[in-house]
Amino acid sequence: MEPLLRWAAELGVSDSPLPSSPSAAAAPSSSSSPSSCIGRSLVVADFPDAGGRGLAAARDLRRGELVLRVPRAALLTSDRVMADDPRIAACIGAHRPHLTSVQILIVCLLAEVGKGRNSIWYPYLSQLPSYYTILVTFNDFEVEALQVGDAIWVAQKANSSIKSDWEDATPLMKELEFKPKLLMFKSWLWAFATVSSRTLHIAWDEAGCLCPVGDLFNYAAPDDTSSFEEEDIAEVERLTDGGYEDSNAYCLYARKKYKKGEQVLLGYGTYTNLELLEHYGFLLSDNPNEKTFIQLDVDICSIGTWPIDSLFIHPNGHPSFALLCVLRLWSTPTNRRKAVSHQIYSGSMLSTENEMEIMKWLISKCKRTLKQLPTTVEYDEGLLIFLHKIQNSTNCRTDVKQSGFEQDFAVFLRFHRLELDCSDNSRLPLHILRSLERWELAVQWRCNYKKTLKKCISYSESLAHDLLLQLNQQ
Ligand SMILES: C[S@@+](CC[C@H](N)C(=O)[O-])C[C@H]1O[C@@H](n2cnc3c(N)ncnc32)[C@H](O)[C@@H]1O
Repeated sequence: MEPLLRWAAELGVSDSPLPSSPSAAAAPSSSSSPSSCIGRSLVVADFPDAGGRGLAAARDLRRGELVLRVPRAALLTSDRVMADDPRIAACIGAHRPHLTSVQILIVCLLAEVGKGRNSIWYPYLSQLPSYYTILVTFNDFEVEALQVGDAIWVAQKANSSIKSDWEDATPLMKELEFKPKLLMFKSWLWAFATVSSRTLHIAWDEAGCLCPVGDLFNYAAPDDTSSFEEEDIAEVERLTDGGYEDSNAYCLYARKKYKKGEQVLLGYGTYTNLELLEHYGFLLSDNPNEKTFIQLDVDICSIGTWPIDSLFIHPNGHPSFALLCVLRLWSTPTNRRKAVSHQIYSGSMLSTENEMEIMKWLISKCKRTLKQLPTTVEYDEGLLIFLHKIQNSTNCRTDVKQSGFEQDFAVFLRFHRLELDCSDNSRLPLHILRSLERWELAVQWRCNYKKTLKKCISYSESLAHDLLLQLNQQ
């Protein structure tokens, strides 16, 4: 990590609260030579339960404070790679009409990787993760483990789209005389995952930019601003996490107060867990932006003007406003729909009977959906404990035997063409450990999905009960 931080300091990356020049960028204890670009506001630290490697506050930070400035010279963008290398620019220029900006950035990234130590980005590239867990890296077994049709479809669609992107870009990469290893789909997948999970937005390139050091911030779901204290709001200079500014630099800000040592987090956006998994390779057990979708018949979806992605269940089990409205309208006789539409659109309940019917429908829909899935929440929770344990196990065979998940594990090993006995008393091979990590993510996702449906059942049952009491009192 030190070579990266030194290299970045030389390029003017700085966490100094004061305006900086490349020569001023140094750790607090260092002499005049810039040994690190951070140390004043941020330090690199490990957060095993919240993203692994990340950035911690080096001192107490105020909300809205500038915590990192990355000048344009340090950003890895397609235009920068092409400006530095006319041969790459010429080849890409000829293929540009057939390629997306993301494909071009991937080719530029792989071209730099191919230069090895001769790449000016070498200190940055050598610190990038060697593997990722985004959805397109999931094999068939791991995709199946998602269990829910919609999620499986998202994974399969992402996979076929990345394959065709790679095929389309291969003639260009051959023209650039990439080494055979860099021409492989595996390399494309790695570069795609790097771009997907690490780029920051810039106005002049849809693919975004790779931002050395700035891409060490881990993610927290954007907060509800109402939770901030009033004096905080008064002293706010910035409400955003950051962006590319007129000063020709990417500037990143603290979006809340941080105590020294606390992890400083960015809000990448409001993502559901499936989207987080697709683009970033992780999910949050407590994601306020989670949306749980249930299969709705066409006659329900097509009623009214609500977009299909607004028809979901919140993490607390409550149906979304639009889903509730749609169900109220759908359960009203066709000849009465027009008459009640103003009530529907304002979000009012139509009648106790109508609301009861909706709750009963939700209960039965969620119960049927849960029944159709191959495993229960309780089973998944047990499997998660097992998967966690087995990844850290030094005695696999015994741990598998005692777990009650021998069968699941046998199917998993068979998929990988491994014998159960091969996992004797040593640790499992690396590719198996990585597959277990992705399997665990898939089980986590489906388990959260089922938990939300169960919450929806409880919520609807309790509401139906209250409505019945109301009816009886009338
Ligand atoms: C921009 S990078 C952040 C730095 C990264 N941890 C590293 O070591 O380079 C984004 C990646 O960090 C991980 N990550 C970020 N926030 C996370 C979180 N809250 N929980 C788990 N993983 C997270 C994911 O792997 C994600 O794709």
